[in-house]
Amino acid sequence: MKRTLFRTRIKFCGLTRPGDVRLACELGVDAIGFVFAQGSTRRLEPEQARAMRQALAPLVDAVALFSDNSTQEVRDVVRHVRPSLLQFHGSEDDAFCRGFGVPYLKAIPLGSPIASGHPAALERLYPGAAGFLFDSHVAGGSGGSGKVFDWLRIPAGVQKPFVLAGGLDADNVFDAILATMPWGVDVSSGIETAPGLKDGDKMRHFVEQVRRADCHVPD
Ligand SMILES: O=C(O)c1ccccc1N[C@@H]1O[C@H](COP(=O)(O)O)[C@@H](O)[C@H]1O
Repeated sequence: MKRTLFRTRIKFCGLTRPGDVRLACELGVDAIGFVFAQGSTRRLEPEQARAMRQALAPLVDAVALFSDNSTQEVRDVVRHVRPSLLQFHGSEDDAFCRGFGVPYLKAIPLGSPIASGHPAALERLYPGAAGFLFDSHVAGGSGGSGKVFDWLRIPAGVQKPFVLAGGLDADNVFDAILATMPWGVDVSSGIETAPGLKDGDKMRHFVEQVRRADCHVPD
């Protein structure tokens, strides 16, 4: 999507403590992600996430992240947590992703050479997606690795909004935004001291760097 850089949306993902949620909201983050992918060190049970959701300030979205979870697992999360957006990282197809009556983002793995798909093909595969999330995992692999991918791999001319993810932190997010002009950025490892445990200073610095990019006027 060609656009003028104006305000890059920020999503913090993989939070596991209500205090981190409250601080993220105070910092002006747009969305908080709760992870339900099996095997993730940041995984929450629906009941835990429901409690975390109550720490969300108004006008901040709750995003539920899945990776090849069962239909029943997704339904349980939708019922308990009431997310405003779903994020799918596995091999889910469009019919599955839109089967829950909640808008969704489809994560696209750009971590392997085979991932360089044509944007039109991507949009044909996921006509129901609200947008895409480009991440550094390889097809069939998991996310949240803290690895950066080559931003030049992002398919040019994607019409839907896209979120940039994969190894972002306060040191690289400024360059990442200027290089890719994403609708939003998503970070997990880059604001942590350990998986699931967010760090206040890292969160604040990350937001500062996104705001700096948004204010940047090219020469
Ligand atoms: O965070 C996880 O544990 C996770 C598990 C399975 C799929 C995705 C996961 N996280 C998402 O991966 C990207 C990149 O994260 P990072 O910043 O590189 O750590 C992001 O969308 C996370 O939410």
